[in-house]
Amino acid sequence: MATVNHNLSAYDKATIPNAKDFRFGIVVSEWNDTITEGLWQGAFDALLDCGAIKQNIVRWNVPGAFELTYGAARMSKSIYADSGMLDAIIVIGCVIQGETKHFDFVCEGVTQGIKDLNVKGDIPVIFCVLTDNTQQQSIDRSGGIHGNKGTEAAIAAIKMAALRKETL
Ligand SMILES: Nc1c(NC[C@H](O)[C@H](O)[C@H](O)CO)[nH]c(=O)[nH]c1=O
Ligand SMILES: CC(=O)[C@@H](O)COP(=O)(O)O
Repeated sequence: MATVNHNLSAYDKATIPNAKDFRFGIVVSEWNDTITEGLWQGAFDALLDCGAIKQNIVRWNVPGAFELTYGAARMSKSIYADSGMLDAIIVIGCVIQGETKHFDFVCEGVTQGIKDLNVKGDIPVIFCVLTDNTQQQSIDRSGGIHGNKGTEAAIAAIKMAALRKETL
């Protein structure tokens, strides 16, 4: 189902575990920050709406989407992880097609990097990275007509944190 047929901000709290006992890390890319700040707000608001405690949400910034993998990897090994505190990580980025093939390599790099963290690591890393053809598509998906992918990512993070807890 394409995003145009599914609002990214739609969720039913009755189907989502309460997030009050979970701790979340969020790594935010500074590239296209007008978009990534919108994604951050969507994720932050949804986590709180589903019971997360503000003090249990830690945010780090990185320069661009390509650095999200390193940021998430370091965060998973950070002081928050030493005491087994992090339950899920969300990486937030926005990659918009330019004139060259660089878009392809950035998107592939961050996709494969986050996939590898999920395969090799113990903490679920949620992929909240827009890979759009135009800025308007990014606007539409970060709080615009198609909702907010940050909201979608927050719900995924809660569900994956619950799955991890159930399978420890
Ligand atoms: N063009 C975009 C980039 N490019 C920068 C890379 O992500 C990376 O920071 C650089 O190559 C240095 O390693 N990043 C985005 O997040 N979005 C873009 O549209
Ligand atoms: C995704 C990118 O790196 C891209 O926005 C850079 O633009 P360009 O391909 O015109 O150099």
